[in-house]
Amino acid sequence: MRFAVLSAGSWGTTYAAVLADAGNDVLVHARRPEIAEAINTRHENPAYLPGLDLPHALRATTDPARALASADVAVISIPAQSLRANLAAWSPHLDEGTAVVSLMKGIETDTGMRMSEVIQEAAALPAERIAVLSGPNLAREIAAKQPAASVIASTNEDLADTLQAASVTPYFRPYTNTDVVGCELGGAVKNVIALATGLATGLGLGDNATALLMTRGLAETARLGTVLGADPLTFAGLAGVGDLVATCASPLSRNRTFGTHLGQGMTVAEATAATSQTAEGVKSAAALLSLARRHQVEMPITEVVVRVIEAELTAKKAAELLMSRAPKPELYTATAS
Ligand SMILES: NC(=O)c1ccc[n+]([C@@H]2O[C@H](COP(=O)([O-])OP(=O)(O)OC[C@H]3O[C@@H](n4cnc5c(N)ncnc54)[C@H](O)[C@@H]3O)[C@@H](O)[C@H]2O)c1
Ligand SMILES: O=P(O)(O)OC[C@H](O)CO
Repeated sequence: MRFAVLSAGSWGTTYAAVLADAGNDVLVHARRPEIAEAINTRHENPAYLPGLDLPHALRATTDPARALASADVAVISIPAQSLRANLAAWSPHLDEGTAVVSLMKGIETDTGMRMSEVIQEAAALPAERIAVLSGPNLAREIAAKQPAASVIASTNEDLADTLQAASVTPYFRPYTNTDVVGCELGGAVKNVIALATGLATGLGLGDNATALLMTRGLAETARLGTVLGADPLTFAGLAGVGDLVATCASPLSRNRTFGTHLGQGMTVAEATAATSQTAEGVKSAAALLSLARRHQVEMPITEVVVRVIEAELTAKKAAELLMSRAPKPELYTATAS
């Protein structure tokens, strides 16, 4: 199959390499000519995956129209908040039958929309031409061909099956799912929970605190997801607990690292300056909290993360607030606190 991958950041380049290793014809769009040149000639992406060899068959271009020409599938991997504007420029170059796959794990701040919803609206595409890929997928590990699994979700089972077959390699094992809402929410909320576990790590708190945040973070993910129509079982899968574990526990996670910087006393501006790649949770947290409030869902961890990002709370005060909440049963209904 012919894939266009937009763009050549850490995850876009890595998934492009997976697709090339799986035998597809893959053309990556890189905004910077020096990155396109390095992929084409040195088979490396020095800006995002330094020191890792890319498949020689992988090719790059700085021209998005060229990347999209005659593509069976367009794969999009850019910061969530830039998706709508980029789709305005890219959509005219999408062929009538081209399917679109989102690799992004974020929520649009102005609208509270998931990435597949933004694609549907901004590119005027029906849901059956859209899929999302999510799961415990730290790019650098996969680019180094370490084993990983993922989930390809679409309401169109044929599309999910086709993408699954096109993405299998000895080191990458994709599953399929029809629960697009659950897979996208799992990916977006785990970034916020990873910010929280980073805050705890930065404060010098222990592994019990990390486990507490991950587990109760999963509870609030499932509360919101269920209200929005997700299958609660999705959160027990790779795009739920799987991604939560990988992101909250790994020093490779940009979200966790960002939270650690804040926990150690950096301001948001300082942590942003120290982060050269996308930490989606920083912007998506407030959008998720608004979505939760709109649906009367309580998300206490997300709420304190938002208040820390907005410099309303210190990390230490956030931890104290969470620990002083009223005691309650562990299992409670979707929306009640
Ligand atoms: N890196 C990972 O391990 C990983 C894994 C799974 C999912 N994701 C998700 O994939 C998405 C992309 O993340 P990433 O890790 O590749 O980020 P990155 O920071 O490594 O790369 C971002 C890419 O987007 C481009 N870009 C930046 N601003 C842009 C703009 N305004 N318009 C167009 N292009 C722009 C950059 O040039 C770069 O190619 C995020 O939603 C992230 O949550 C990342
Ligand atoms: O580096 P992060 O925090 O964006 O996480 C990367 C992936 O989403 C992990 O699955």
